[in-house]
Amino acid sequence: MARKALPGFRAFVVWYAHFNPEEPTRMQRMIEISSPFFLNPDELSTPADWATVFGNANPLALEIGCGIGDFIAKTANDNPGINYIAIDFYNKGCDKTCRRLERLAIPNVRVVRDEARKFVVDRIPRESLCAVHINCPDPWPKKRHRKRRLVNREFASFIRDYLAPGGDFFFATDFDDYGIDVAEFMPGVEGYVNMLAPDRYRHELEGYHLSKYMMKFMAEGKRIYFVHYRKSAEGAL
Ligand SMILES: C[S@@+](CC[C@H](N)C(=O)[O-])C[C@H]1O[C@@H](n2cnc3c(N)ncnc32)[C@H](O)[C@@H]1O
Repeated sequence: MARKALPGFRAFVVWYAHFNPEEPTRMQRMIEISSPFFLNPDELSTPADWATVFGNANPLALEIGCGIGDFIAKTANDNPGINYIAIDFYNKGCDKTCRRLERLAIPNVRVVRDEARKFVVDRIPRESLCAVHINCPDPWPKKRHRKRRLVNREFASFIRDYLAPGGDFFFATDFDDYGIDVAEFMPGVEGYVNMLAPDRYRHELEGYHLSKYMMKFMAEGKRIYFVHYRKSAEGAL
């Protein structure tokens, strides 16, 4: 006889599917996103055939936590020879990113609604990314919540395996403690070269576009911590 799922577990699954990471106390309204820029990760192969998705074999870059897509739109527009994947599990943000790309007719971006680490493992070929951008990820400021932060030593090693040799890892945050933490552990992560040496971080990064959150925090008088590392040949698998 088939076992029925417990009602409590079913409720949890429904709650989780609507969880809004930006405002954890509020549910996120799931909206149907219909756009030529939007990809359903379940329809991609493992790993995905990105040359077929984009219709060319240009290098591939990833933005994790694209928000409303302002950074990726500007960055992709500057680099038409790079294919960008913009990922976020914030539903409305993915929709806004798609609308922005449609409005600006930027062909070299695809938007995915998914959890970034799961998506990378399932859909990104190892050693394939020419860049990873992570801008103002959720800071989890409470000490007991810090283990939930996306970027830590373990994540830096994990994502290195998906960067091609010479691929760039960019991290930016407004949160002092997060910025200093990443700047301090990165030199100890094997297989990377610090592109800002002798500095471990900077508060300005020439040529790097500012995201919505960076601008919001700067308007509040906060400083942004930029960290930029590059995967070395020794970091190759
Ligand atoms: C504070 S917002 C910043 C948005 C944008 N990067 C900016 O700077 O304006 C952080 C975003 O990262 C997304 N995010 C955080 N962790 C994520 C993960 N593991 N997978 C996918 N998206 C994530 C959140 O949903 C949220 O939209």
